[in-house]
Amino acid sequence: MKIGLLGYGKMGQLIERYALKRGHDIAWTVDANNRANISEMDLSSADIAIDFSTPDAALENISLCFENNLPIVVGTTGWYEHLEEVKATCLEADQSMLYGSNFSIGVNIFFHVNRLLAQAVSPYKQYDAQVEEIHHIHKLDAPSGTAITIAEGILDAYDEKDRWINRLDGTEDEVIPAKNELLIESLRLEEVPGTHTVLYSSEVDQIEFKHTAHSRDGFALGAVVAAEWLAGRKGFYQVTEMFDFNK
Ligand SMILES: NC(=O)C1=CN([C@@H]2O[C@H](COP(=O)(O)OP(=O)(O)OC[C@H]3O[C@@H](n4cnc5c(N)ncnc54)[C@H](OP(=O)(O)O)[C@@H]3O)[C@@H](O)[C@H]2O)C=CC1
Ligand SMILES: O=C(O)C1=N[C@H](C(=O)O)C[C@H](O)C1
Repeated sequence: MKIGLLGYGKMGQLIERYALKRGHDIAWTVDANNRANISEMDLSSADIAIDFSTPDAALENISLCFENNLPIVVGTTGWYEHLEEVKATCLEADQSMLYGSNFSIGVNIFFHVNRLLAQAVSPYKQYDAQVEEIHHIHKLDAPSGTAITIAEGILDAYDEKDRWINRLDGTEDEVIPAKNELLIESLRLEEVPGTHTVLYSSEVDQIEFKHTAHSRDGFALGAVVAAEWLAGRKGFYQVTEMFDFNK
């Protein structure tokens, strides 16, 4: 396939490496420097686009791909409040899009087991649930998209909780979750690629369920596999739909 890269930072450049390794070509790359000239570029030289840019840029890039009949895989996080409108536009315009907060196999297994664990623990009200995420200091969004997906899996198992709230370490605001809220604690530390932990704490013990990314390679390989999966499909998909254990 010929792949267009929207966002050519840490992830875009690693995705290029994995795409070439798997026999694909890179048709073009877009970053903040050449974004202004995008209308002069021949986007149709790509079969598919992969977006790892910024939350604002991702929304523009998605629209651009829909206008140009270009299927798009979106790994960028931080834009999910617009998810329903993006999905509606995609389906109305008969376009193809796959998005995911995390493309690594390990985290997708984690998402699956997280839901099972939450169902097992939720009847036992002595356990207080919490999500923690740690990422590098360059990250623009908090909480991480992955932490939001994890929180959604937990909230589905708790009748009495209906939303998450975020506490970003180092900020002044005191955030104390109400009974209907699930706390996501965010920490920004050096160059950490991404660590997510679910904690269930009682007076007598604590259950910890944790995923640690050692590098960004799993995300990058997963994004290329997602592009291969989306090619030839029409419609709006989440990365979770690629995995058999979710069927
Ligand atoms: N779903 C997943 O598995 C993963 C998701 N992510 C998400 O991917 C996103 C990118 O992460 P990362 O690569 O680490 O970030 P970087 O900051 O390293 O890269 C972002 C890139 O986007 C470019 N950019 C900025 N504005 C635009 C624009 N208008 N159009 C196109 N490109 C633009 C930047 O250009 P310039 O450098 O010139 O400013 C840069 O090349 C984040 O939202 C992150 O949360 C990250 C890892 C895994
Ligand atoms: O910004 C990052 O680096 C990452 N972002 C994604 C997220 O917000 O969950 C995925 C991964 O954890 C790395």
